[in-house]
Amino acid sequence: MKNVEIAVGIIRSHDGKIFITQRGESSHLAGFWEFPGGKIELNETPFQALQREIAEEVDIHIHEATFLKTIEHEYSDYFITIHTYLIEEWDGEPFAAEGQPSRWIDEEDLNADEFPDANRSIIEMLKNLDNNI
Ligand SMILES: Nc1nc2c([nH]c(=O)n2[C@@H]2O[C@H](COP(=O)(O)OP(=O)(O)OP(=O)(O)O)[C@@H](O)[C@H]2O)c(=O)[nH]1
Ligand SMILES: [Mg+2]
Repeated sequence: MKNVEIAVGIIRSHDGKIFITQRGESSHLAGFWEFPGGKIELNETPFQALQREIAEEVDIHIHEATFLKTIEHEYSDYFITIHTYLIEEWDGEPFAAEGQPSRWIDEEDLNADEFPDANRSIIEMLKNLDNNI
C-alpha cells in the first residue's frame, strides 16, 4: 500500500487557542478539520516541509517549532506517517490562504471525532501536553 509522509503544525497562541482548517469538499477526508500541513517533498526535511506548507496554507512564517512526535496510521487505502510540531512563535497572522474554512479553537474543545482518525492520538497527546511543556 502507498505510504504518505506529512508534517503538520499545531499553531498555538499564548492564550491556548489552536488554529485549525477544514478540508475542502473535493479532497480526501472532506469536511474533517485538520492541522495545517502537507506532504514532504523529495529532498525536504520534515521541518522544511512544515515551513513551506504552513506558509502556503495559512500564510505565516516560522523559524522554529517544537517537534512533538511522529505517528503512523493505516487508512483503508494507504499508510500515513505524520510528523507533528508545536508552533508557538511566527511572523504574520494565520488565515486560510487557500479559502478553506478555519477557526481558532480552545485546546480543551478539540474533538477527535471532527478530525481524521489518524489525529486521535495527536489530540490525546495535546490534551496532556500542558503538564509537560
Ligand atoms: N494536513 C493534514 N493532513 C492530514 C491530517 N490528518 C490526516 O490524516 N491527514 C491526511 O494527510 C494527507 C496529506 O495531507 P494534505 O492533503 O494536507 O497534503 P498536501 O497539503 O501536500 O496536499 P496536496 O497533496 O493536495 O498538495 C491527506 O490524505 C490527509 O487526509 C492533518 O491533521 N493535517
Ligand atoms: Mg495540506
